[in-house]
Amino acid sequence: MEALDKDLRSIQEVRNLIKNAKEAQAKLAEMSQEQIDKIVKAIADAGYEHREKLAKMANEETGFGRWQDKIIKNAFASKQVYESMKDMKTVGVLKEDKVNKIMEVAVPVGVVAGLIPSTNPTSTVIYKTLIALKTGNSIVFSPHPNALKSILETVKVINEAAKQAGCPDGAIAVMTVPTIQGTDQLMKHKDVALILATGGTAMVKAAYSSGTPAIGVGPGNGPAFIEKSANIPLSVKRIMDSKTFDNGTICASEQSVVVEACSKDAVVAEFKKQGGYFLSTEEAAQLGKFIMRANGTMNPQIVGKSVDHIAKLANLQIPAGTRVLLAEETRVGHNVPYSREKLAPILAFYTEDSWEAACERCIEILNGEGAGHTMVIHSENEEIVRQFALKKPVSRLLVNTSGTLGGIGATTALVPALTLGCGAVGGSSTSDNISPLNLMNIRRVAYGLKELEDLVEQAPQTKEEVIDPANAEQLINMIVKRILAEM
Ligand SMILES: CC(=O)SCCNC(=O)CCNC(=O)[C@H](O)C(C)(C)COP(=O)(O)OP(=O)(O)OC[C@H]1O[C@@H](n2cnc3c(N)ncnc32)[C@H](O)[C@@H]1OP(=O)(O)O
Repeated sequence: MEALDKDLRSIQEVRNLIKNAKEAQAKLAEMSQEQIDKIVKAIADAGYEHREKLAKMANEETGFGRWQDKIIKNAFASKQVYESMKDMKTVGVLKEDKVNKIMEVAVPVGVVAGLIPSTNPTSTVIYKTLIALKTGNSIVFSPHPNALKSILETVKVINEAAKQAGCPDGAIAVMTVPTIQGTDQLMKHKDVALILATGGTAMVKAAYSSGTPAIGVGPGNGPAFIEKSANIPLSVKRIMDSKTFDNGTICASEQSVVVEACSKDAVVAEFKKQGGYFLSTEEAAQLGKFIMRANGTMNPQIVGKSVDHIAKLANLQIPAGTRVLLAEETRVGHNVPYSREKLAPILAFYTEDSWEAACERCIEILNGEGAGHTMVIHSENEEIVRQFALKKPVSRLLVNTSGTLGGIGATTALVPALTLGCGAVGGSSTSDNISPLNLMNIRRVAYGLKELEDLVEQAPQTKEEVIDPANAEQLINMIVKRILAEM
């Protein structure tokens, strides 16, 4: 009875939020680029100003990650995302081609539904608000229930700043009673134009099957291949930094390491030197039981947890100073937990005979889980990088950088984003790092350049000109006739 009451309240709340968001969006659609940019800047500034408080709240509430890294994520989601879009034209006429007589006009999509994960709650709210508002859309958030408080606080902080900068009431809204039924209502509502879904696989699937256009992010599971020409100490450092950043909660983070047999010893030694601990077969089996839940999904008990916490959970004795746990693996599959996505400082370690075999292994891992997402290669051999780029089922092939920070565009020139499209192979409508450009439609105003007669003129004019291409004599006669006519 209580649950039913909660569902009803949630559904009622969502309907009101959407109604207000729709009205607010109509006002946003009337605003100039300057007015919109002023609101967007205020949101970015507020997110940046409150980055530490929000990072601590998210960490405390969810138990995921490290607040120190969440500060960096909030700074990235506000400052770096803002910088990437601040000069972007997103209102009114975008382009005018006087020669071809075509003009492009920005059209906001309308009300956006934003699903927020528990792994990156505050940063994802700041980021999604920025990209939605920049294109004159309003946004209604469905928070992951386990990160509700920090999501509500983030919305409050940015909403206040946005309103002071002229943002209409209701343009940035959040469900305070998140239930599955309420979220379902949000996703299926006729006045919601688009869903931006980041979160667990089930939620993303629900978004895709709602009937509303959706941009979702499938699971990551990116391998990192250390090719033999790579700078091994630097490659290992980048992987360690990436895998320990916020205790591995970002979906572009590395999930396995692949090496060639000839460089295995050097790579293993370097991992050990930098705080990697290789689990024995028994230890790996012991920890393996905690990686997935009985239903085959990632176990929140290990997600975003420190190595010490995970070792205690699995009753493992590990050396002090350990930063990442590694398990040697030779198999890939749904029932092989180390070959799956583990948003925690745990890595699978594969050894292959050649770079070609490593290439095939990476494809196998990605086809098992994470197709369309991201992978990393460390190599100084341009030719091998090119071969990798041609073959891998990923939307981002990162080279000589960290998966986590490279994938989101913090250490690469990719578009700064916390929602990473996985392309058709990953069930997503786009392979982009999602930016304002994915949240607006373009109305093309096209002037007529030709009349029907102009089209007819291009067709063969006389009967004798319709020739059989195989008939060389006929072709030569026709060309001679034309030349004589022109003399
Ligand atoms: C760029 C990036 O890095 S984005 C990274 C985003 N990726 C992820 O978040 C990884 C995928 N996430 C997950 O696998 C999981 O969320 C975990 C493992 C992190 C956490 O697991 P859990 O705490 O059990 O949360 P889970 O997502 O499964 O949801 C718990 C419950 O909340 C519900 N829920 C989740 N989101 C919402 C929502 N927006 N509204 C309403 N209910 C929700 C779920 O349906 C589930 O309900 P149930 O218990 O009745 O089945």
